[in-house]
Amino acid sequence: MSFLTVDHIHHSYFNSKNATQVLEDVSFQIEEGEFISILGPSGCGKTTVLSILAGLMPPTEGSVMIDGQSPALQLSSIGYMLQQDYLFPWKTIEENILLGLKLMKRLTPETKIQALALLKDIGLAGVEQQFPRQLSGGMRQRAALVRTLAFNPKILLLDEPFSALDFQTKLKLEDLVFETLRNVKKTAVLVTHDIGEAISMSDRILLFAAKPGRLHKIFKVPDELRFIKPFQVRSMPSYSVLFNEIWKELESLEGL
Ligand SMILES: Nc1ncnc2c1ncn2[C@@H]1O[C@H](COP(=O)(O)OP(=O)(O)OP(=O)(O)O)[C@@H](O)[C@H]1O
Repeated sequence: MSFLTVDHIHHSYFNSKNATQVLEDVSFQIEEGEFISILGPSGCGKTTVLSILAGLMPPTEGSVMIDGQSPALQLSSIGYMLQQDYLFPWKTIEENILLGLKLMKRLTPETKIQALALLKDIGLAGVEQQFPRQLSGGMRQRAALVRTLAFNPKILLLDEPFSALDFQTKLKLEDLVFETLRNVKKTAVLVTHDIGEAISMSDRILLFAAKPGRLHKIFKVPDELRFIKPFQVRSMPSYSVLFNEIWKELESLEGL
């Protein structure tokens, strides 16, 4: 059995008058330690899939199992990171990154040392006593990542975490996040609009189509791209080949 199984899920949003079907018969599996990206046109249901994986809402039909359990029963084992960092402005970076541990009653001298070591590994040593407003956008996103990883989630769900950053910061952060997740051997699912980001960070890419949202095609990233830093991946010949393949597929879906 796979680490994560999405089994024939359908999803509709309901209001008082009607139902809108957003996902139709989506199934896929993810193995432990895999990095998966979800790409697709706007409105194809990427964020909806991630919210269902996070256990924030059940699918209308079908089921999701993570490590043998429904996500709703293990919310504290699932890390969720969004475009906005959601750090509390009135708390220091140290207080922010320890908050999750505190709320889950898992703050011990040992987990505190681990969280502060992670902050150092991600290049943020020295900012512990600063407030979020004193940090750049890229630094805040790094702090948000540390806060998410600090409680050692089984899986990390990333919803366009780099899209609000300038291009250079984004490239640097892709490298850092890639290295950090590889070191801690974390399973991750990334939602992105950026084909380059998906190829350079992932083991596999799930391409979704819209109206209704469905899984259109799965691309396997060639092995020679999987174990080098995302920035380096972008200059490899097989990167361009896969980029063009995905681009053409997206064009056909969006009718551009
Ligand atoms: N809470 C909601 N109630 C009703 N409709 C919703 C709700 N959330 C999303 N939708 C609709 O569901 C569809 C899929 O939305 P979703 O945000 O999952 O797509 P997405 O692929 O992540 O989009 P984008 O790339 O633009 O962020 C869209 O048509 C959206 O308008």
